[in-house]
Amino acid sequence: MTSTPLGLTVEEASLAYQGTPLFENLSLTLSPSSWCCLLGRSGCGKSSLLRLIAGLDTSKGAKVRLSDHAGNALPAQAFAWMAQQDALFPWLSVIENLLLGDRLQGQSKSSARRAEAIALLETLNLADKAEARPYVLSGGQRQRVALARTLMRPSPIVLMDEPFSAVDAITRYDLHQLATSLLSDRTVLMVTHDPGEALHLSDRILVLSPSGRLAPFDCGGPPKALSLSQRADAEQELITLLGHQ
Ligand SMILES: Nc1ncnc2c1ncn2[C@@H]1O[C@H](COP(=O)(O)OP(=O)(O)OP(=O)(O)O)[C@@H](O)[C@H]1O
Repeated sequence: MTSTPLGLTVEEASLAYQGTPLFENLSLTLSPSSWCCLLGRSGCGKSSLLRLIAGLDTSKGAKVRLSDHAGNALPAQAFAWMAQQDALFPWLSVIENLLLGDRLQGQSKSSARRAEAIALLETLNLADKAEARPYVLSGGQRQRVALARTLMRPSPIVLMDEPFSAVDAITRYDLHQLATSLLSDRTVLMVTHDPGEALHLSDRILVLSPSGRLAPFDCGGPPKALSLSQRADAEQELITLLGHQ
């Protein structure tokens, strides 16, 4: 269940901790159903920017203006969130974790939503784990459940903070394939440390510098459309760029 694709415009994003600015007046625009990765050196403020957009930072030094591609204000329900830690509730089964968002929003139990959750678990090869508690799952399986829970939200905009960094390389590759197909109608803004991952998944890459500047990384077209050799060159360029920041 998804709603109409929406773009995202972020304007005047500013954040200060204890009076010291982390970034000021940043802006970015994402077109509907596109995937943008945000890269930058450790500590430059990537997660903070994502949390600000998600409405998770309401501190005194936090300011941002958000709208969709048509200039309309975006309600909180427009955003879904997925992070590095799966944050599954250990006392709930997998399927209960998937349906928790409905319960928290006061929706009564629905067999249609349960069927939707089961179908999603089947797609993610987890149908036999529906009644299991998260602790019996592997890290990769838990991250797939976290992806399923994100997908259960009909939110058109998905904010992801290093969602695949805690799993091994093969599981990460599988998650990339699944996420690419299952999120194809969503607008995704994803923080990653991994230039290769960013080039593999993105329509666009943005780089946040330690001085708080946000700039597009230009590799001559959508990164995910590059050939393997072009991608290898672009990856080297990105690593060099990040290394000099
Ligand atoms: N709630 C907070 N209060 C005070 N300082 C904070 C808070 N959250 C983050 N910071 C500081 O803001 C800076 C940016 O943190 P942030 O987590 O956004 O960086 P990042 O680019 O995502 O880093 P990494 O790549 O290592 O995850 C860091 O110096 C961090 O210590």
